[in-house]
Amino acid sequence: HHCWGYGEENGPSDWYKDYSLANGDRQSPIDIQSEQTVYNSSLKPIWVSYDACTSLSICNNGHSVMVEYEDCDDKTVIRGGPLEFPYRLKQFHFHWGGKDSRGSEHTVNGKSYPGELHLVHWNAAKYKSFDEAASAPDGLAVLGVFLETGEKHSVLHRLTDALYMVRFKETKAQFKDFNPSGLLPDCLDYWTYRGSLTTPPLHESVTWLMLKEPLYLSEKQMEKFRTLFFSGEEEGLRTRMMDNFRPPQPLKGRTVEASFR
Ligand SMILES: NS(=O)(=O)c1ccc(C(=O)O)c(S(=O)(=O)NCCc2ccccc2)c1
Ligand SMILES: [Zn+2]
Repeated sequence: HHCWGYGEENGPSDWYKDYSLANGDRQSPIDIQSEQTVYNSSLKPIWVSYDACTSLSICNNGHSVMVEYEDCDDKTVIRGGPLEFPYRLKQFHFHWGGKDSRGSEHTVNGKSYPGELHLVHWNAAKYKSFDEAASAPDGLAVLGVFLETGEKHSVLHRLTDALYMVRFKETKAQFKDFNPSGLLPDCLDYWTYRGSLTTPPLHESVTWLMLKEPLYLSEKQMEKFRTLFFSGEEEGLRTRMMDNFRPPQPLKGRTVEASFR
């Protein structure tokens, strides 16, 4: 069973063969055409409560690098915005390119960023488990932040300095006391729309919250993401982890709302 990936044979244009949702009506990512977005004055601000978070580990799952959180209670949640419930942080991960001209999943007026951060949350108020929420139409909320090269990011530095511990697929290391609110820009203006996971199984269960302001990191920090491998340590062919992004999908009549004018 050849697993999905981002290569020539198993990449985003092949996913529909195993995952029929790939051609669904609310797929992600999308190109955000800012002139077509609708300002909604009744959208509340996003409220992030991560201070009591318990990060557990950092891991390379062969598709991305992610940091996982303890999600057994409501100590690490996102509220507000278009959300009717608090959503619990489960993990965050990244998508990036082989060079700075590509790497993000969402694009803005056709512009790609060098990468994108996704903080994945689930609706524990309504669903008993992440797995159940992950296939429910209002089950997940992903807060997305574009990565842009610039000054070194001091909070992200602890993560980029830990990447050497998870170079290969299925490697994991302890990563405690990491509060991801330090990765968020000052301005939490966002676009929001109803979409999906951007990796198989592509469940159409995500309320997307894309921040307008990027996270700035240095070129050296960007390069550290590109030292990771898709493959396991024992595998002969070592393929560097990069270009692990799905391209924009058809909007199919959806409206993208803006929290700002
Ligand atoms: N780009 S994205 O935010 O859509 C996303 C990417 C990867 C993953 C993941 O699990 O690796 C996830 S996940 O943590 O939501 N898991 C989705 C796969 C899954 C579905 C149901 C149960 C367990 C895992 C989300
Ligand atoms: Zn993602």
